[in-house]
Amino acid sequence: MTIGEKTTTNTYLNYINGSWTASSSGEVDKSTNPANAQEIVGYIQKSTAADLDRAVQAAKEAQVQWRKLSGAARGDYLFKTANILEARLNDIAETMTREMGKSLPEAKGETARGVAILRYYAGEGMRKVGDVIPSTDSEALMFTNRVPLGVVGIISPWNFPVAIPVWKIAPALIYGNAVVFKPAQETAVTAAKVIECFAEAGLPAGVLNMVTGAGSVIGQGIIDHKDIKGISFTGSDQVGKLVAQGAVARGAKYQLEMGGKNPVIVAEDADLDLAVEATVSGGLRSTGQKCTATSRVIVQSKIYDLFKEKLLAKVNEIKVGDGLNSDTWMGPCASENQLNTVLSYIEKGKQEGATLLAGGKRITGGGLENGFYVEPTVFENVNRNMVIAQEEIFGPVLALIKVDTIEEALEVANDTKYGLSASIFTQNIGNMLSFIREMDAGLVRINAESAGVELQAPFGGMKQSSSHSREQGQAAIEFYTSIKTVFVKA
Ligand SMILES: NC(=O)C1=CN([C@@H]2O[C@H](COP(=O)(O)OP(=O)(O)OC[C@H]3O[C@@H](n4cnc5c(N)ncnc54)[C@H](OP(=O)(O)O)[C@@H]3O)[C@@H](O)[C@H]2O)C=CC1
Ligand SMILES: O=C(O)CCC(=O)C(=O)O
Repeated sequence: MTIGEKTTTNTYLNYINGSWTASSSGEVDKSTNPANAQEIVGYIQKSTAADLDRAVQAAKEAQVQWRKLSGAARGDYLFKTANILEARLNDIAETMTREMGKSLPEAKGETARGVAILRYYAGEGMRKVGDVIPSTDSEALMFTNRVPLGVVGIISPWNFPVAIPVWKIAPALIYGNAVVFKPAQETAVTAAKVIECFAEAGLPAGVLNMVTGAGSVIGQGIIDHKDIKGISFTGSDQVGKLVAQGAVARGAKYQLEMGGKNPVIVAEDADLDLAVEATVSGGLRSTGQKCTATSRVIVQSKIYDLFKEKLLAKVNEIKVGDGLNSDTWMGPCASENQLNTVLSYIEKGKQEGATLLAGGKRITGGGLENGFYVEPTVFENVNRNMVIAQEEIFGPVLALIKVDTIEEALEVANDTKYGLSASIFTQNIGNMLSFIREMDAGLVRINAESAGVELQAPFGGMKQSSSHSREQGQAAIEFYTSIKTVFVKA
């Protein structure tokens, strides 16, 4: 530890077979605050393949009894976990803000969403799992049932440290699977606090295990482990491809949620104030670090100048700072790496000839020198082939693209490898219908921002944004179970 680092920290352990356990490596990583890199939020285990193996063995053994419980009994554990998470909401949200930087109201909202997700899937334990299908044999009964996969591996990113783990773990458990969870190392303290809620709810030992450590060791270990029958992953498209290739190679099921390059189309008949509000919120909340964040703003030429003027006025009002401060609207990037990635995309935009209208620089003044802050940034004169119009930046950067018609807007909107979410602002029913029909995205939103996922609805992308599967809502059953078709004759 270097002089000047705060030392008010705890060490967080792995959770394996119902016990909090140190890694066999004897090593820890530190998790620091991106608002002030000198502040250590906690120490987390730097685990080994042997730790992972113990967790998988514990999960495999525990799953045998867990799957035999009724759905209602499994649901009771999730209801209890929800109540505990709700009671600890303020502490967990504050930890999230300190660990990855999003503003405290956003962190509280996300933690409350975690509570709601747990309650939703707790109820799912009482809902139907199959259908009766008429057999061609009039004396037989034919129906479908659902069976769990077995042990599932969950690999999550740092940008939603509560909601994403919970929306993967809760359905995995309710449908009778046991879980080995590897959170992003960046937000492993928040993850440990979430797992404490499950532990305190009395979940049987081994049903849920958490192993922290490097993606290249624990994440790759999950990909390769023969006893892990399904892998759910959210993160970069590079790692997502590794998950897919590794899973296919050994016949495991997999599910991927990866990037987005989400457009908002602003039609000439749009309510411009609403469109500006949604572009700012959709693009810059959470410092642009959402896979559903708006990054391309495609505006019809007739209202382009007025929209731009209103947008810049709003962007220039944004207060950037430590997410724990009540007047902060936008926190820092989640890490130094993330900051550097964002700054390099901004440089690339300038080199390629886009015009910088706002922001563009790291912020180091006003007490922010120890954090990873970047100005909210807006480019114009962006051509659809530029890198900043094609690649996911995962930062507070908006690219304005001027078009003449809605047809052209849709063509530009679809012109990336991604297809996660998309919005249009218009009053015209014809525009709305064209957008719903022609926009290649898993989530299309009319007169609402591109970010805004509801836990009871299917979520996932088209093209290279996902593995073409869906998470959340009742769609989760498709990944976490296999269908068994049953034919019975007396
Ligand atoms: N779709 C989304 O929601 C997200 C997209 N991203 C995109 O990805 C970019 C990079 O972010 P980054 O955090 O590096 O994303 P990663 O894809 O590297 O991380 C996501 C998760 O995968 C783990 N991981 C890393 N390497 C491997 C591996 N070889 N095998 C298995 N698991 C692995 C990570 O572990 P570890 O803790 O060691 O990093 C983490 O738990 C961002 O800039 C953004 O563009 C990032 C996060 C979320
Ligand atoms: O917008 C949301 O709420 C979810 C976004 C998401 O899944 C992600 O950023 O990884």
